[in-house]
Amino acid sequence: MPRPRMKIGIAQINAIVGDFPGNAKRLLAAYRACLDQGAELVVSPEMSLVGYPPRDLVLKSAFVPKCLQALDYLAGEIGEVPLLVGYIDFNDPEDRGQDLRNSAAFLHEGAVREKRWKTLLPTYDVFDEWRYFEPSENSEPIEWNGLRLGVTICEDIWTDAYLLRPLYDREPVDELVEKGIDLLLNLSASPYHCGKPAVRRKMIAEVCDGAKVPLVYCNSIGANDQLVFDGNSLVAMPGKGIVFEGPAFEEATVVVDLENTASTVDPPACDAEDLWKALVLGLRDYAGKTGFSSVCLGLSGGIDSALTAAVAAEALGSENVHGLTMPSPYSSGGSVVDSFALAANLGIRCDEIGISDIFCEVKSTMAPLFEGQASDVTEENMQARIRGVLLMALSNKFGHLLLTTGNKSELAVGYCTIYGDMCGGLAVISDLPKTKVYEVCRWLNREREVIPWNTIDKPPSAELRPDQKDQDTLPEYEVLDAILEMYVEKQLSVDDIVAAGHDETLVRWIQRRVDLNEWKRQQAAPGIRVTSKAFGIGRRMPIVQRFVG
Ligand SMILES: Nc1ncnc2c1ncn2[C@@H]1O[C@H](COP(=O)(O)OP(=O)(O)OC[C@H]2O[C@@H]([n+]3cccc(C(=O)O)c3)[C@H](O)[C@@H]2O)[C@@H](O)[C@H]1O
Ligand SMILES: Nc1ncnc2c1ncn2[C@@H]1O[C@H](COP(=O)(O)OP(=O)(O)OP(=O)(O)O)[C@@H](O)[C@H]1O
Ligand SMILES: NC(=O)CC[C@H](N)C(=O)O
Repeated sequence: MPRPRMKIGIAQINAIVGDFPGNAKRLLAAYRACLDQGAELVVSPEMSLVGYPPRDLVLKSAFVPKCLQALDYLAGEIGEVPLLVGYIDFNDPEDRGQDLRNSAAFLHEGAVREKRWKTLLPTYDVFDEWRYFEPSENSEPIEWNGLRLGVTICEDIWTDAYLLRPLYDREPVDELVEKGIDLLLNLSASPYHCGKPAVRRKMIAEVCDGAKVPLVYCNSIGANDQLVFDGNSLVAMPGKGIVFEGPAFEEATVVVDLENTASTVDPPACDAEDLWKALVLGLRDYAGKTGFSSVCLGLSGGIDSALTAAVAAEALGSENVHGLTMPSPYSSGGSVVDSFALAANLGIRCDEIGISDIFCEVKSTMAPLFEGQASDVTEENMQARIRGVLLMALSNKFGHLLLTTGNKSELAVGYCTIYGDMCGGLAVISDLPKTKVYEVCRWLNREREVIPWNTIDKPPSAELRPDQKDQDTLPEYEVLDAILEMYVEKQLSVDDIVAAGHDETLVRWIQRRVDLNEWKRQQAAPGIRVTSKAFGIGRRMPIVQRFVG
């Protein structure tokens, strides 16, 4: 088989779900930038014209017709250098099954020349493609310019070893290789989680070696709802491994000369910098794509609100972040001092509004009803809810998006107040375990103090009653996070976790708290997914259930 000697353009674009005219413009700009760099063929991500994942929008009667209209427009703009674009098409009405196909179109000289469908439809974790699409029945190479191109869409190249999913009975790559191809192309929308870029590199190098042809993998970038796409597009050559890696967490148009490539070095498995960039992109795109230019949040002097504020300042600019520090009778002096120190480090606005008077007022208003009752969690939650009222007032008055600051560890066990500190539109670090919160903050402080060291060093506390510490109620975060990783991310049973060396009483307590607090999480603001199993769309648990295992 002759080796393709060509320059391939990779259009790593940030599409917005359902914005057909905007996505067509983004594609054209990237296509032209690739032409300027000498590309002879340009590849874009899965559903690059649609934005991924469009979910039930695809069921609206006007959705796919509008997509096809945009595809025709785009085709009209394409010249002698072809563009591979991801879109959604109708299934043949004669065919049984779903009405739609997850598709790739080969646009060339003003027209849609070829169409291909996705074969392997991921339906697990955050993916739900069987709900909408009919899989391709066969994989045919596209012939162009004396070459046979094997066009695949995301999951089509994923092999069993890398996925927790049912085995598929067909492997499109094997089928294409059997039919004879010179080049394997993959249009992808592969969301980020900690460690995923390294997994993709390994798998793509293996698939390329197996297929014995170059593999060009173009991934999406940008965040849509809870998912962050990291880009990191790849090119692999048989026997050489990965020879090119696109930028992470930013749009890019790059041209790779398949004749002139060198192997690249593997990045670390999961580092704090990746997590930071994912959170920044997640917040920037959520705000930008929903029309917010500014955010507000409560600053407690603690580490969670500090990291959330730092992410916001990086994503939207310091001038667009407004913090409120709201001491109650139980707040430490440090809560105010550390909040102002953080605000100074980040260059964000911070105002102090004490809540002691309102708290007294609420308590005395309820006193006739609460007579004879001891003070308990009710009064703790009142403070969190008063803060929620004030923060939502700030949000309403100035049009800020209110950020909630809870981390994954506390959301897992329900250590947070519904309609209180859970108030808000986006939960920035809700998929970041507390131990990772510390890791990212230490990384942020590697050159200068961004997060006040006092915030990092003091014992975590909700400060809702005298001398309260998180560890009065919760185990040490190292232990809690280790157990949560096994229970939530790996979905192991209590017995398995105990067998791994953890205390049975503690494991049972955590399991019960996680299960009981499903109701709280289903009312929580959407979060930004950065682990392999986040609460939200990829973990659909019943609230009412009695399974213990
Ligand atoms: N299955 C279910 N479906 C629907 N509602 C359900 C429910 N189970 C309880 N509920 C309701 O939930 C209420 C209890 O929930 P909620 O009011 O949130 O309160 P709760 O979970 O009892 O207490 C919150 C805890 O979080 C701590 N906290 C608060 C704020 C911040 C932090 C921090 O460190 O960041 C920690 C606080 O110290 C306290 O220990 C009950 O009164 C009941 O009405
Ligand atoms: N004194 C306060 N002033 C302003 N906001 C507060 C205050 N106390 C709590 N909050 C808000 O409520 C959130 C929950 O805070 P809390 O201190 O109860 O728990 P935490 O999980 O330790 O968070 P943090 O590490 O940010 O303190 C904070 O992140 C902050 O947004
Ligand atoms: N869009 C897709 O097909 C994504 C599935 C793929 N396994 C991934 O996570 O990258």
